[in-house]
Order: sequence, then C-alpha cells, then structure tokens
Amino acid sequence: MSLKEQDKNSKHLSLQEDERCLSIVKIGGHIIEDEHQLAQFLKAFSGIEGPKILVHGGGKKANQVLEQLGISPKMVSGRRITDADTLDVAIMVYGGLTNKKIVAQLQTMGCNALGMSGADANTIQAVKRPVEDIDFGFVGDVSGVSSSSITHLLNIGLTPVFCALTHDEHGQLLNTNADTIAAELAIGMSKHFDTTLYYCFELNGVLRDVTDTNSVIKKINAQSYKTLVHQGIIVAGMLPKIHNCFHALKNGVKEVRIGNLALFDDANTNYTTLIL
Ligand SMILES: Nc1ncnc2c1ncn2[C@@H]1O[C@H](COP(=O)(O)OP(=O)(O)O)[C@@H](O)[C@H]1O
Ligand SMILES: CC(=O)N[C@@H](CCC(=O)OP(=O)(O)O)C(=O)O
Repeated sequence: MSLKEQDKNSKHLSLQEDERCLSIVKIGGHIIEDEHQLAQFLKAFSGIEGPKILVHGGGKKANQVLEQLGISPKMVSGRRITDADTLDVAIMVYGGLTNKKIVAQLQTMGCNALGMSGADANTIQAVKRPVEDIDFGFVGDVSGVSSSSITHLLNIGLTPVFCALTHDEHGQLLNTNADTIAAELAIGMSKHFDTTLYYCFELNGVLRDVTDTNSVIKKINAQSYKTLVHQGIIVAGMLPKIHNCFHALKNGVKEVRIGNLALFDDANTNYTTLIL
C-alpha cells in the first residue's frame, strides 16, 4: 500500500474512531485451507468499515505438517496437547506460513495488515496451562491483553492479524486456541471500543441439523445453549466456541455472531447471534 493510501486510511480511521466501534473476526481452519473461500473471506473482511482485527487458527494445516513429520496430532476437549516438537510446528505454521500468507493477500486488497503473535509488542500475555488431570504441555491460557498498544496500531491505520500464539513474558511461546484469543482480545478491547466479535466458519451458523444448511438457529441464550447441548445438537468444536462467546458477552463485548462468509453482508440475516 502506498504512503498516500495509508494516510487516507488513517484519516478515515480517526473519523470512525469517534464512533468507537471495532470488529474482531476469527476465521476457522476450513476456510483458511480453501484457497477460493479464503480469498472471498479476505475480500469481505477488508471491506469492513472502521477499525478491525483478524484472528486465525490453522489447526488443520498443523495436523497435516505433524503427520508429514511422523508426529500424531493429539487433541483433548478441542485443545491440542503440545509437546516441544508440536510447539515448533505450531510456531512455523501459525506464526509463519498461515499468518504471512494472509497478511500478503490483505495487502493486495487495500488493507494494511500487520502480522502478530501475542509476543509481538507484548500484546497477549499467557500462562502455561497448569497440569491438572491432563498435561497440555506448551498451551497458554490468556492472562492479559495490552489493549492500549493494540489501540495505537489501530489509530495509525494498521489492521492487526493475530495467529494462535501467545507468550509467557519469560521467552516461552505458547500455543493458544484461536477462538479463545479472539474472545480475550474482544474483552480487552471493549475497554476502548464498542466491540463486535464475529466467528466466521464454513457453515451458515449454529445449525439445528448439521447436514441441513437451512437450519440456522438465529438466537442462542445461556438457557437454550444448555438445552441444545443436552439434545446433542451442539457438539465437538462448537462447544468451546460457544463457551468463548458467552465468556465474551459476560465481560463487556457488545455483540457476538457466528456464521459463514456472508456474515458481514448487510442484507444477510442468516447467522447465529448469541445473547445473554
Ligand atoms: N450445531 C452445530 N452447528 C454447526 N456446526 C457444528 C454444530 N455442532 C458441531 N459443529 C461442528 O463445529 C465445527 C466448527 O468448530 P471448529 O472446527 O472448532 O471451528 P473452526 O473451523 O472455526 O476452528 C463445524 O465444522 C461443525 O462440524
Ligand atoms: C491449544 C490449541 O488447541 N491450539 C490450536 C490453535 C490453532 C487453532 O485454534 O486453529 P483452528 O481455529 O483452525 O481450530 C491448535 O493447535 O489446534
């Protein structure tokens, strides 16, 4: 992006900042691994007005690379057991391959993206998950978000693109679930902005029947969530995602939506909104 365009962007942003609205978007692994869908998503993302932050995972690619290296991926309750070799793969895949490819594509779309891990500018601090029943290894639980530093980046017209890595401030990088990073960033940034958190994945929203794309459940509250879990309608990867959504709503995030690529299209109403 030319300096002139950057300058135009930051002026546009200072106008938007008066409204103090921020969009934080997390994209799922299925979209990242599909070249066409990823390009479509990034186009829609770069069109979002006002300050925005992107958070990406890449668990699917990490599994492929681990298998190529003869290491079996191990997941418990949607979180990866991360030994030293697995952590190296996570750093290479999330912080390198995936993050830099996304940043380079956004640069072609007029979006001045800045690739970040939690260690960069000390933006996301974490503690190694304590060993209880399970030893998750080098997995981080977020302990803090430097919302002022991130706000400075937004104020100069940059769009932070966070990968699924945090650090413990003693030199140790930690693998951290991308859904959790998105929720914790949204909570931290809610001190400065009215924040909307979007979880964008390959389906239209939370579905009553996963095989029927037209069965989107438009609103879920804490009570209906319990019922949907009890009925076996919300399972697997959707469980931690919705848990993170409620955690965000209870801690200052204005709105949380789950849906597909059309999530940012004003005409689209086919997505799930979480309410307390
Ligand atoms: N009721 C549901 N509606 C939609 N997806 C569901 C539901 N229950 C479970 N899922 C599963 O959750 C997955 C999304 O979770 P996950 O794979 O962790 O997301 P991401 O791709 O964002 O990392 C979907 O691919 C789907 O298989
Ligand atoms: C601790 C932990 O589970 N980390 C995740 C981080 C990547 C991720 O969240 O990727 P998706 O969003 O594509 O699932 C993992 O290694 O799979």
